Amino acid sequence: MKVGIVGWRGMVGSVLLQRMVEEGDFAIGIEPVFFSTSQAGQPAPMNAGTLKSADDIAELKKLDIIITCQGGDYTKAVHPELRKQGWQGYWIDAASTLRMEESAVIILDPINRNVIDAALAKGQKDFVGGNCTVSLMLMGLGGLFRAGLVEWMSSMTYQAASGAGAPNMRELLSQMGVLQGVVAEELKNPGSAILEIDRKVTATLRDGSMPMKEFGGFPLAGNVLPWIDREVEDGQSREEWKGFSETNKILGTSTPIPVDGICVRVGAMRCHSQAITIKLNKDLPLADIEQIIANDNEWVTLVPNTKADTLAQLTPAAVSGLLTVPVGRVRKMKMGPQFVQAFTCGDQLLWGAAEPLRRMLRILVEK
Ligand SMILES: NC(=O)C1=CN([C@@H]2O[C@H](COP(=O)(O)OP(=O)(O)OC[C@H]3O[C@@H](n4cnc5c(N)ncnc54)[C@H](OP(=O)(O)O)[C@@H]3O)[C@@H](O)[C@H]2O)C=CC1
Ligand SMILES: N[C@@H](CC(=O)OP(=O)(O)O)C(=O)O
Repeated sequence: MKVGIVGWRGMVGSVLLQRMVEEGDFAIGIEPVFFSTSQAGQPAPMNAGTLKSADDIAELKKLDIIITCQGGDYTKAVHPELRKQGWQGYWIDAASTLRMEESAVIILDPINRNVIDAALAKGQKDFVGGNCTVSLMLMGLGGLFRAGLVEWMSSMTYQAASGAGAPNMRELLSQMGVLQGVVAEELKNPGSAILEIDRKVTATLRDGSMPMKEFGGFPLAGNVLPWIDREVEDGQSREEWKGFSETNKILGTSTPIPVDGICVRVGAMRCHSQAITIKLNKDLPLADIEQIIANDNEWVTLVPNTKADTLAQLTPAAVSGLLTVPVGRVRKMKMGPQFVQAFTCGDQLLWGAAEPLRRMLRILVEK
């Protein structure tokens, strides 16, 4: 199969390529053709000739499958044109543009392989990775949804800088450096007054002197930003809106399950964390709930609800670069026996972005 790879130079695309190499995906009968919007003619990776122009519809039309991590503007420009010209190939995409289209499936095969298979049987051709927060929540807690146990869920998120892009990760680190720099002298002296250190840091956070362009003029280091993406209806951010709409589309629910909460950007690098409240539709023993969570898929791990296990296993520092999705802090809440809390954390460039796309490619090639 001829597979066009677009967006491979970017952050999500690089993780995708890295994972494809790790899993031997180039050895399963695919002929990769690499594209770029800016470097056509230069050597392609994997000794795959030269880069083709990602805007060249005639070249793209020759492909059986296109997998793109180039972004929503690219999808908007190229996908409709290809379809208009009668291209019948499979389109696998990381961008949100097509997600809610009826013709598109949101792919997260450990959770919704049934939905994917049904779409393939119907001849659907557009397969789109889900929002990172939604995909990571479902990789962790999908067992409860799939067992039909969730009456509603609230997710309060702690989202890493990588979700906003590579420049944001750099800006976060630059901001950290500036904050350290303004109090470097005081930090050398363990006896210096902490309130003076705090005064200087707070003044720097407010005086506009930090690099803040990528985060829209606000500091993330030493701060939290409780709004991600644009405003939609009902006082929600678009990131929060995706929680409800994408979760239900992934699961293929006939009666939508309410999912809501506040999405917050924090100063982590590439792992999104979420504090979850679930109302179950029946009172189950905690041990059963834990088992349903832990047995759902091979990547979820249950972290015992102890301080030592939580701090060692349930943080961005512990999880970064791993495919495992730990879930911990699981307990019944004071609100009543049907209310369960949990905390989960996952690498948003792996299960949150590249991995569902990589696995969809394999499903198509191996079918
Ligand atoms: N960041 C995330 O967490 C997630 C992102 N997505 C989707 O994936 C899309 C791509 O995201 P992301 O990978 O973060 O975007 P990047 O900005 O890292 O990469 C996008 C493209 O920018 C071009 N580019 C220009 N300069 C450089 C450079 N110095 N290094 C690498 N690439 C460069 C490349 O295209 P070219 O070769 O054509 O120049 C590249 O494919 C997003 O727009 C979004 O739709 C989805 C889920 C999560
Ligand atoms: N919006 C996510 C990242 C992302 O790219 O999401 P989506 O794939 O839904 O556009 C975040 O900021 O963390």
